Amino acid sequence: MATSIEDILQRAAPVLPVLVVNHVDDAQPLAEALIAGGIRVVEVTLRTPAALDVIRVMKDIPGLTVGAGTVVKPQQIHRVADAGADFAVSPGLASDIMLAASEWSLPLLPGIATPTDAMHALNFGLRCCKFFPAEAAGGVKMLKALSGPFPDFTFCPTGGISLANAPSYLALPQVLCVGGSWLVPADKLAARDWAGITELAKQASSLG
Ligand SMILES: O=C(O)C(=O)C[C@H](O)[C@H](O)COP(=O)(O)O
Repeated sequence: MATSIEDILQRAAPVLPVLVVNHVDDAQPLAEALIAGGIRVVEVTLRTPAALDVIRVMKDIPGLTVGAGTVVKPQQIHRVADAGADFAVSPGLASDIMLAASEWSLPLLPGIATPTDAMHALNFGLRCCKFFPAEAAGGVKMLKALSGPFPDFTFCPTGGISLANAPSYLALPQVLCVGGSWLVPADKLAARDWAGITELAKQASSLG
């Protein structure tokens, strides 16, 4: 799916769930539980051996846009593109990953946390980034400060975001959506508590 990362984040709004899935058998029911709660875009982190298979299952679910998260090496770009990911998310900003994503025409959401990072992103023509780790890197105050020198940047703040603090980020015009793992807690996923996950997704979706 060749579309811009801005379009993908706008589709995700208000919340992009960050998923850590250990069992490929959970991919379909988890996606369905999230869709029932109003979620349209997910980020499957490459933190588990099952992640690429989870992406392969989820990308065939109608109405769901699937990203690959925790991309930390350039070689992972072709693996996630091969698995059918619609976009890739990286916790930081690395030239080799940005080049690989551009070679594979894969929309990329790189993480930035400082003005220097924003300048590197600009050099690559990128103006839409993850703000990571949002809370630890200065939260809403830092995002507002970054928007002074970089007024046309847009963000998906991620890292320490919860139902409680999400509204303060979503109120900023430069925030397209927020990301977070709180919608799919490890204990609810382990218990295959699909109804509980739908409930958390509904609460998150209603932030928009
Ligand atoms: O794995 C990645 O690609 C990351 O960059 C980090 C994740 O987005 C955050 O770890 C999610 O943060 P929490 O919502 O606080 O759990």
